[in-house]
Amino acid sequence: MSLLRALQQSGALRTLDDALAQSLRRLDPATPDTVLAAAALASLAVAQGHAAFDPAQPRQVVDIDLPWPDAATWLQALEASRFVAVPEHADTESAATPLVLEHGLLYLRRYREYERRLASGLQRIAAQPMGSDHAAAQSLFETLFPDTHDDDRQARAAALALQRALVLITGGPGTGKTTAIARLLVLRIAAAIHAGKPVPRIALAAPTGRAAERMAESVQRAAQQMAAAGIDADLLAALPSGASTLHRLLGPVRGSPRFRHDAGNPLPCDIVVVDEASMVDLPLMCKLVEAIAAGAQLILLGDADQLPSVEAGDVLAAILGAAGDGLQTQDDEASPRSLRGSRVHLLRGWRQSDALQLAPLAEAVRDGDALAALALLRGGTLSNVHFHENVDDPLQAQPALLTHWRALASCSDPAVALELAGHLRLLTALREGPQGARGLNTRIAAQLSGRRIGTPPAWFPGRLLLITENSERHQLFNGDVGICLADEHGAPLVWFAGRDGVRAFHPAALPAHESAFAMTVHKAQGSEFDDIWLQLPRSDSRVLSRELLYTAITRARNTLHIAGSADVIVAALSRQASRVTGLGWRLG
Ligand SMILES: Nc1ncnc2c1ncn2[C@@H]1O[C@H](COP(=O)(O)OP(=O)(O)OP(=O)(O)O)[C@@H](O)[C@H]1O
Repeated sequence: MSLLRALQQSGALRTLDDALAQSLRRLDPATPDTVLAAAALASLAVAQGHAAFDPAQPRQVVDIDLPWPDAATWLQALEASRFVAVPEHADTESAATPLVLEHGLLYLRRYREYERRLASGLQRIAAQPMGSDHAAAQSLFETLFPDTHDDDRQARAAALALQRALVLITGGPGTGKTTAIARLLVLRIAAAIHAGKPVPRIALAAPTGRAAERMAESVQRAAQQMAAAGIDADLLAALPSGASTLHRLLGPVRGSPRFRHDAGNPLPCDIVVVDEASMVDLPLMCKLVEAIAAGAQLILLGDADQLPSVEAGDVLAAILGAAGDGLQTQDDEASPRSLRGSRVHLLRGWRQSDALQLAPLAEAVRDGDALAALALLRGGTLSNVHFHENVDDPLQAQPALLTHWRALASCSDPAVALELAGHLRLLTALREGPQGARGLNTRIAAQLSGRRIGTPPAWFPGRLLLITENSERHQLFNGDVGICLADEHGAPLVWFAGRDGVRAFHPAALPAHESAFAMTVHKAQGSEFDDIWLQLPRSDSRVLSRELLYTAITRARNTLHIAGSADVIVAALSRQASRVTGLGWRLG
């Protein structure tokens, strides 16, 4: 049987993937089957978060036994195809083929272009010289970072930001990334003022609305701490007071994947700081980097151990790969376009809360050490970490969940209700299935509203919902969580937090949304909650990985419950959410 036919029969391909193969066959009926199959797989690979398809590892995309061709023969067939450009053979580079074969990877042309443009954009920024105004800010540097002699990595990050236009600051939760940013921005502001230059225009941004809010709150908190430490109020006043989503920063153009700001119309900013960079996908990172003005600085913050972006990418991991481990001081030998030495990795946890003792578990999960993770979970010695072994129904096992949600309905103040709602979240690895977010939400909604399962979701008071698309018109964005409450006439209104207080919407006027009592870990990325109940599926799934578990448990601020079997935890920790990307070699 042909490979394409086998793929079709396996049910692995989406209609779109098959349509690409069929259109190539229509254009040239003599196209070899393996080329058609590879085209479909290149399309499917992007949907799975890869930038390209690797013919040497087809099972990364479709993990079943099929008559996979051997990689060398497959690559030869691809190289010979009129639909595949091979940039190494310069003569085919200019042809507008739908596919590009480069460095052993088969790309949809658009994604290869995103990757190429992103690499060259990052190198452009990395090569930019920075002004030398900072000597004047030396005494302020010493005030802000008194511990430089103790290998203070926050100080090292700030020093790097005075020297380099591209800066990467990584670290786990609470390692002081945002605090370091606030301080280094104050340094850059002071340096500009000392040099008689205009105060730098600074933009703070993150991939989701919630992550942007958290970033702005953290920067404000750091500013208050600096004020208390006697830092000049004028310097602190120049810090940005808010943060926006990356989409809003770049300026969406209705009905187009393009943004108002691009290489031809760059962002009017001297410094752009992006938090939660691990969530930024390849197309968005490419567009962001191209929109950074000549001479401007780009600072990326993130936790490299979290899940990569849902869309094509694993961009942060590839950039960090090119930048080095961030543990050494910078390498002066590197070429100016190199990213080497542009990263500082923060290690020390600064969060005060003694309530939740997460660090040893997070470390075991990050390292994929299932034995250690299980010993910690079963030992029950980590404070506020609870393991519910073999529990697969959170609603039965933890009645406090329903009690919490029930209480929301009687809140009369929407701001209080939203605040309370943010205290607890049920996280799932999967969307579908008995332990999936969708089914759990249906059951929770039925229990809270008293309606039978199967009836459409009712607008009952206390219903939590999650926006699943970006809507400029509503100023509601993917990931925003709202709560339904009754107005004075008993009619439902859905409330969302906004920059200037809460905002109400009629339920019928909302953009795409779903219930949000339970939420997948992917959707919760960028948010934090006081209490987390992480419900794992009863059996293993390809979606489970150490990055997923790490992201899930690090969403908790005070209490963490993990429910599932040891087998599923062991299987999850043996898997890494690796993505096929060529960005690493492009960045050298
Ligand atoms: N150098 C420091 N000295 C004292 N406290 C600090 C220092 N750096 C950070 N903190 C405190 O540690 C806490 C976490 O810091 P911060 O929010 O900057 O971390 P983060 O890495 O940005 O966290 P997250 O990953 O959750 O965004 C804050 O309460 C902050 O005030």
